[in-house]
Amino acid sequence: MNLAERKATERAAAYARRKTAHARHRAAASAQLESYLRGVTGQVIAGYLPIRTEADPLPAMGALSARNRICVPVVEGHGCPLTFRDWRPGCALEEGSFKVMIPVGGAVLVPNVLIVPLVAFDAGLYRLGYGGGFYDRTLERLRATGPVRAIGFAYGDQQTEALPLEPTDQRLDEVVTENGVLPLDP
Ligand SMILES: Nc1nc2c(c(=O)[nH]1)N(C=O)[C@@H](CNc1ccc(C(=O)N[C@@H](CCC(=O)O)C(=O)O)cc1)CN2
Ligand SMILES: Nc1ncnc2c1ncn2[C@@H]1O[C@H](COP(=O)(O)OP(=O)(O)OP(=O)(O)O)[C@@H](O)[C@H]1O
Repeated sequence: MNLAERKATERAAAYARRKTAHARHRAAASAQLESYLRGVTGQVIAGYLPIRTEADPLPAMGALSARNRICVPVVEGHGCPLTFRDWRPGCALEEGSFKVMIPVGGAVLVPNVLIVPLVAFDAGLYRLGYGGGFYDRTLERLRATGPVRAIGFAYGDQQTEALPLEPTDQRLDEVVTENGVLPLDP
């Protein structure tokens, strides 16, 4: 199996585990993220508007919006990094690429903290998404300009053995699940 096929195999298996976990642990995962980020102030934080069975960051985004700017990703095109639009609880939304909702006419922001959706992650804090390479390109670009904290958000069952890696895969700084945070506190 070549690398793309191995990634596709991992993606399919983790996607099925995510679906089961989402039905059981959705509220616990959302609460864990909210509590972990309580106390963060003055940052530009990228969340996301969840699709399918992604862990739901909306409770955390709502709480953080009192003391931070919050934004969500917009697909500009194939092979392009994501951009991010200003988001507030209850703001008007429209459908963007891949059926993901995006804010109507929100200002473009550059986040320094990102809550990153994923399909699979490993103990080395590498991730697999839907296969567009969007977050890889985005983190590469943001990290070239300054410090960025990329927080994967997932269910514990989305963890897998070491993922097949490519030079373009960007590592996460942390992963939050319903069970806690990786890497474990020293
Ligand atoms: N909630 C959320 N928003 C997000 C992302 C995300 O992963 N989750 N993105 C992160 O990049 C961007 C959207 N990217 C996406 C890329 C692919 C597919 C998708 O459904 N892919 C199909 C294959 C589609 C095709 O080949 O045409 C699939 O997985 O079946 C969805 C979103 C921006 N917003
Ligand atoms: N910075 C980059 N420059 C060029 N190609 C890239 C870059 N990042 C990723 N790619 C390519 O994009 C394709 C998809 O990458 P990958 O399978 O890692 O996506 P993913 O992590 O699942 O998706 P996403 O980041 O959108 O959630 C691969 O062919 C990869 O080589």
